[in-house]
Amino acid sequence: MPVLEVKNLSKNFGGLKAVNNFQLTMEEGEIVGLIGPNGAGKTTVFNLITGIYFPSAGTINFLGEQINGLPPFRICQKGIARTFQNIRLFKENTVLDNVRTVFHPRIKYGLLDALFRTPRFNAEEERVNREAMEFLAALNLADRSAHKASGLPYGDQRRLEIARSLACRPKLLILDEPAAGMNPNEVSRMVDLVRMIKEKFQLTILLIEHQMGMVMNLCERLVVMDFGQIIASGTPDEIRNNQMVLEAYLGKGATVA
Ligand SMILES: Nc1ncnc2c1ncn2[C@@H]1O[C@H](COP(=O)(O)OP(=O)(O)OP(=O)(O)O)[C@@H](O)[C@H]1O
Repeated sequence: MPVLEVKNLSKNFGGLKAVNNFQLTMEEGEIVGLIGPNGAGKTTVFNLITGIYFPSAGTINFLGEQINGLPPFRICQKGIARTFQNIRLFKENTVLDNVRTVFHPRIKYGLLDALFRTPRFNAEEERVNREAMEFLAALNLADRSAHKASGLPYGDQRRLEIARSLACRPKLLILDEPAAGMNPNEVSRMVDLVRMIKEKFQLTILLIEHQMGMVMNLCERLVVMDFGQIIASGTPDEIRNNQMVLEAYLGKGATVA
Protein backbone atom coordinates (compact mmCIF):
# COMPACT_ATOMS: atom_id res chain seq x y z
CA MET A 1 0.00 0.00 0.00
CA PRO A 2 1.42 3.45 -0.86
CA VAL A 3 2.12 5.76 2.07
CA LEU A 4 0.60 8.70 0.20
CA GLU A 5 -1.71 8.72 -2.78
CA VAL A 6 -2.88 12.09 -4.10
CA LYS A 7 -5.30 12.07 -7.02
CA ASN A 8 -6.62 14.93 -9.16
CA LEU A 9 -5.95 17.47 -6.40
CA SER A 10 -6.93 21.07 -7.15
CA LYS A 11 -7.14 24.29 -5.17
CA ASN A 12 -8.60 27.51 -6.48
CA PHE A 13 -8.24 30.91 -4.84
CA GLY A 14 -10.99 32.89 -6.56
CA GLY A 15 -10.07 32.71 -10.25
CA LEU A 16 -6.51 31.50 -9.59
CA LYS A 17 -5.84 27.78 -10.02
CA ALA A 18 -3.02 27.54 -7.47
CA VAL A 19 -2.97 23.72 -7.81
CA ASN A 20 -4.50 22.02 -10.82
CA ASN A 21 -5.01 18.27 -11.10
CA PHE A 22 -1.98 17.30 -8.99
CA GLN A 23 -1.08 13.59 -8.69
CA LEU A 24 1.48 11.93 -6.44
CA THR A 25 2.04 8.40 -5.16
CA MET A 26 4.76 7.79 -2.58
CA GLU A 27 5.96 4.38 -1.46
CA GLU A 28 7.37 3.69 1.99
CA GLY A 29 10.92 4.94 2.48
CA GLU A 30 11.00 7.22 -0.57
CA ILE A 31 12.43 10.73 -0.56
CA VAL A 32 10.59 12.82 -3.14
CA GLY A 33 11.39 16.45 -3.95
CA LEU A 34 8.75 18.92 -5.07
CA ILE A 35 10.38 21.72 -7.04
CA GLY A 36 9.37 24.57 -9.30
CA PRO A 37 9.71 28.35 -9.63
CA ASN A 38 8.23 30.77 -7.09
CA GLY A 39 4.44 30.72 -7.03
CA ALA A 40 4.25 27.32 -8.77
CA GLY A 41 1.89 25.90 -6.12
CA LYS A 42 4.27 23.76 -4.03
CA THR A 43 3.38 25.17 -0.60
CA THR A 44 -0.30 25.00 -1.48
CA VAL A 45 0.13 21.25 -2.11
CA PHE A 46 1.73 20.93 1.35
CA ASN A 47 -1.08 22.94 2.91
CA LEU A 48 -3.64 20.67 1.25
CA ILE A 49 -1.94 17.45 2.40
CA THR A 50 -1.61 18.72 5.98
CA GLY A 51 -5.21 19.96 6.19
CA ILE A 52 -4.51 23.69 6.34
CA TYR A 53 -6.49 24.15 3.11
CA PHE A 54 -9.56 22.24 2.01
CA PRO A 55 -9.19 20.96 -1.58
CA SER A 56 -11.43 22.36 -4.33
CA ALA A 57 -11.29 18.87 -5.90
CA GLY A 58 -9.45 15.57 -5.59
CA THR A 59 -8.55 13.06 -2.91
CA ILE A 60 -5.64 12.52 -0.53
CA ASN A 61 -5.13 9.02 0.87
CA PHE A 62 -2.64 8.33 3.64
CA LEU A 63 -1.88 4.65 4.34
CA GLY A 64 -5.08 3.71 2.56
CA GLU A 65 -7.34 6.14 4.42
CA GLN A 66 -8.84 9.27 2.90
CA ILE A 67 -7.66 12.27 4.93
CA ASN A 68 -8.84 15.28 2.94
CA GLY A 69 -11.32 17.28 5.00
CA LEU A 70 -9.70 16.33 8.33
CA PRO A 71 -8.35 19.19 10.48
CA PRO A 72 -4.55 19.56 10.74
CA PHE A 73 -4.26 18.12 14.27
CA ARG A 74 -6.08 14.92 13.20
CA ILE A 75 -3.83 14.56 10.15
CA CYS A 76 -0.83 15.01 12.43
CA GLN A 77 -2.16 12.33 14.80
CA LYS A 78 -2.52 9.98 11.84
CA GLY A 79 1.20 10.30 11.12
CA ILE A 80 1.97 13.28 8.88
CA ALA A 81 4.25 15.93 10.38
CA ARG A 82 5.74 18.99 8.73
CA THR A 83 8.11 21.89 9.07
CA PHE A 84 7.51 25.36 7.68
CA GLN A 85 9.28 27.60 5.19
CA ASN A 86 9.44 30.32 7.85
CA ILE A 87 10.56 28.54 11.00
CA ARG A 88 7.75 28.35 13.55
CA LEU A 89 9.01 27.85 17.08
CA PHE A 90 7.89 29.06 20.51
CA LYS A 91 10.80 31.48 20.48
CA GLU A 92 10.60 32.58 24.11
CA ASN A 93 10.47 28.99 25.41
CA THR A 94 13.39 26.66 25.94
CA VAL A 95 14.54 24.19 23.33
CA LEU A 96 13.27 21.34 25.53
CA ASP A 97 9.86 22.95 26.03
CA ASN A 98 9.48 23.35 22.26
CA VAL A 99 9.65 19.58 21.91
CA ARG A 100 7.62 18.94 25.08
CA THR A 101 4.62 20.79 23.61
CA VAL A 102 4.14 17.89 21.18
CA PHE A 103 3.55 15.50 24.10
CA HIS A 104 0.79 17.52 25.77
CA PRO A 105 -2.18 15.91 24.00
CA ARG A 106 -0.85 12.50 25.09
CA ILE A 107 0.03 13.38 28.70
CA LYS A 108 -1.60 11.06 31.24
CA TYR A 109 -2.22 13.28 34.25
CA GLY A 110 -4.95 15.71 35.20
CA LEU A 111 -5.11 19.14 36.75
CA LEU A 112 -5.19 17.78 40.31
CA ASP A 113 -2.09 15.65 39.67
CA ALA A 114 -0.33 18.78 38.45
CA LEU A 115 -1.51 20.91 41.39
CA PHE A 116 -0.53 18.41 44.07
CA ARG A 117 2.54 17.09 42.26
CA THR A 118 1.33 13.49 42.64
CA PRO A 119 3.59 10.47 41.89
CA ARG A 120 1.69 10.05 38.63
CA PHE A 121 2.56 13.65 37.67
CA ASN A 122 6.23 13.18 38.51
CA ALA A 123 6.50 9.88 36.62
CA GLU A 124 4.77 11.31 33.54
CA GLU A 125 6.89 14.48 33.55
CA GLU A 126 10.02 12.36 33.79
CA ARG A 127 8.88 10.24 30.85
CA VAL A 128 8.07 13.28 28.70
CA ASN A 129 11.42 14.92 29.50
CA ARG A 130 13.30 11.71 28.75
CA GLU A 131 11.56 11.16 25.41
CA ALA A 132 11.88 14.83 24.38
CA MET A 133 15.60 14.69 25.19
CA GLU A 134 15.98 11.61 22.98
CA PHE A 135 14.67 13.58 19.99
CA LEU A 136 16.99 16.49 20.82
CA ALA A 137 19.94 14.09 21.11
CA ALA A 138 19.15 12.60 17.68
CA LEU A 139 19.36 16.11 16.20
CA ASN A 140 22.51 17.01 18.19
CA LEU A 141 20.69 19.57 20.28
CA ALA A 142 20.74 17.88 23.70
CA ASP A 143 23.35 20.27 25.10
CA ARG A 144 21.15 23.25 24.14
CA SER A 145 18.00 21.94 25.84
CA ALA A 146 17.87 24.73 28.43
CA HIS A 147 18.59 27.55 25.93
CA LYS A 148 15.86 29.86 24.69
CA ALA A 149 14.83 28.86 21.15
CA SER A 150 15.28 32.46 19.95
CA GLY A 151 18.95 32.35 21.03
CA LEU A 152 19.86 29.41 18.80
CA PRO A 153 21.78 29.95 15.57
CA TYR A 154 19.61 29.69 12.46
CA GLY A 155 20.71 26.16 11.48
CA ASP A 156 19.97 24.89 15.00
CA GLN A 157 16.49 26.45 14.87
CA ARG A 158 15.84 24.48 11.68
CA ARG A 159 17.01 21.29 13.40
CA LEU A 160 14.84 22.05 16.42
CA GLU A 161 11.81 22.36 14.16
CA ILE A 162 12.67 18.96 12.70
CA ALA A 163 13.14 17.48 16.21
CA ARG A 164 9.70 18.76 17.16
CA SER A 165 8.08 17.33 14.05
CA LEU A 166 9.74 13.95 14.75
CA ALA A 167 8.30 13.94 18.26
CA CYS A 168 4.88 13.56 16.58
CA ARG A 169 6.20 10.13 15.50
CA PRO A 170 5.25 10.62 11.85
CA LYS A 171 5.39 8.05 9.06
CA LEU A 172 5.43 10.83 6.46
CA LEU A 173 7.59 13.88 7.10
CA ILE A 174 7.01 16.97 4.99
CA LEU A 175 9.87 19.48 4.92
CA ASP A 176 9.29 22.94 3.48
CA GLU A 177 12.65 24.33 2.35
CA PRO A 178 14.77 22.79 5.12
CA ALA A 179 17.97 24.29 3.65
CA ALA A 180 16.64 27.80 2.93
CA GLY A 181 19.22 30.46 3.70
CA MET A 182 22.01 27.95 4.35
CA ASN A 183 25.55 28.06 2.98
CA PRO A 184 26.95 25.09 1.00
CA ASN A 185 28.52 23.49 4.11
CA GLU A 186 25.26 23.73 6.03
CA VAL A 187 23.31 22.38 3.03
CA SER A 188 25.59 19.36 2.87
CA ARG A 189 25.10 18.76 6.61
CA MET A 190 21.32 19.04 6.12
CA VAL A 191 21.47 16.38 3.36
CA ASP A 192 23.27 14.03 5.78
CA LEU A 193 20.79 14.83 8.52
CA VAL A 194 17.73 14.12 6.37
CA ARG A 195 19.27 10.78 5.30
CA MET A 196 20.04 9.94 8.93
CA ILE A 197 16.55 10.70 10.26
CA LYS A 198 14.96 8.84 7.38
CA GLU A 199 16.80 5.66 8.41
CA LYS A 200 16.59 6.15 12.17
CA PHE A 201 12.88 6.97 12.28
CA GLN A 202 11.82 4.89 9.23
CA LEU A 203 10.34 7.86 7.41
CA THR A 204 8.95 8.60 4.00
CA ILE A 205 9.94 12.18 3.15
CA LEU A 206 8.44 14.80 0.85
CA LEU A 207 10.33 18.05 0.58
CA ILE A 208 10.20 21.40 -1.16
CA GLU A 209 13.60 22.88 -1.77
CA HIS A 210 15.06 25.59 -3.97
CA GLN A 211 18.66 24.51 -3.25
CA MET A 212 19.22 22.36 -6.33
CA GLY A 213 22.39 20.80 -4.87
CA MET A 214 20.35 19.39 -2.02
CA VAL A 215 17.45 18.20 -4.16
CA MET A 216 19.63 16.48 -6.76
CA ASN A 217 21.79 14.84 -4.11
CA LEU A 218 19.06 13.67 -1.77
CA CYS A 219 15.92 12.83 -3.71
CA GLU A 220 15.31 9.62 -5.61
CA ARG A 221 12.48 11.21 -7.53
CA LEU A 222 11.45 14.78 -8.35
CA VAL A 223 8.11 16.29 -9.24
CA VAL A 224 8.26 19.67 -10.97
CA MET A 225 5.40 22.17 -10.83
CA ASP A 226 4.78 25.36 -12.77
CA PHE A 227 1.63 27.49 -12.69
CA GLY A 228 -0.15 24.96 -10.46
CA GLN A 229 0.49 21.95 -12.71
CA ILE A 230 2.98 19.10 -12.80
CA ILE A 231 5.18 19.69 -15.82
CA ALA A 232 7.65 16.84 -15.27
CA SER A 233 8.56 14.04 -12.92
CA GLY A 234 11.43 11.59 -12.83
CA THR A 235 14.90 10.96 -11.47
CA PRO A 236 17.19 13.94 -10.81
CA ASP A 237 19.10 13.11 -14.03
CA GLU A 238 15.93 13.04 -16.10
CA ILE A 239 14.77 16.34 -14.62
CA ARG A 240 18.14 18.02 -15.07
CA ASN A 241 17.89 17.48 -18.83
CA ASN A 242 14.18 18.19 -19.25
CA GLN A 243 13.55 21.08 -21.65
CA MET A 244 10.23 22.10 -20.06
CA VAL A 245 11.87 22.31 -16.66
CA LEU A 246 14.72 24.43 -18.00
CA GLU A 247 12.23 26.78 -19.61
CA ALA A 248 10.14 27.03 -16.44
CA TYR A 249 13.19 28.15 -14.49
CA LEU A 250 15.14 30.08 -17.10
CA GLY A 251 12.61 31.10 -19.76
CA LYS A 252 11.90 29.96 -23.32
CA GLY A 253 14.85 28.97 -25.47
CA ALA A 254 16.96 27.89 -22.47
CA THR A 255 19.41 25.05 -23.14
CA VAL A 256 21.56 22.77 -20.99
CA ALA A 257 25.03 24.30 -20.66
N1 LIG B 1 -4.19 31.84 0.74
C1 LIG B 1 -4.03 32.25 -0.52
N2 LIG B 1 -4.89 33.12 -1.10
C2 LIG B 1 -4.73 33.51 -2.37
N3 LIG B 1 -3.74 33.10 -3.18
C3 LIG B 1 -2.84 32.25 -2.66
C4 LIG B 1 -2.93 31.77 -1.31
N4 LIG B 1 -1.89 30.91 -1.09
C5 LIG B 1 -1.19 30.86 -2.23
N5 LIG B 1 -1.76 31.67 -3.18
C6 LIG B 1 -1.30 31.84 -4.55
O1 LIG B 1 -1.20 30.55 -5.12
C7 LIG B 1 -0.07 30.48 -5.98
C8 LIG B 1 0.83 29.35 -5.53
O2 LIG B 1 1.45 29.74 -4.31
P1 LIG B 1 2.40 28.77 -3.46
O3 LIG B 1 2.78 29.50 -2.21
O4 LIG B 1 1.78 27.45 -3.32
O5 LIG B 1 3.67 28.66 -4.43
P2 LIG B 1 5.10 28.02 -4.14
O6 LIG B 1 5.41 27.16 -5.31
O7 LIG B 1 5.13 27.41 -2.81
O8 LIG B 1 6.03 29.31 -4.18
P3 LIG B 1 7.37 29.63 -3.34
O9 LIG B 1 8.44 28.75 -3.90
O10 LIG B 1 7.62 31.07 -3.65
O11 LIG B 1 7.08 29.38 -1.89
C9 LIG B 1 0.60 31.84 -5.95
O12 LIG B 1 0.15 32.58 -7.05
C10 LIG B 1 0.11 32.44 -4.64
O13 LIG B 1 0.07 33.84 -4.69
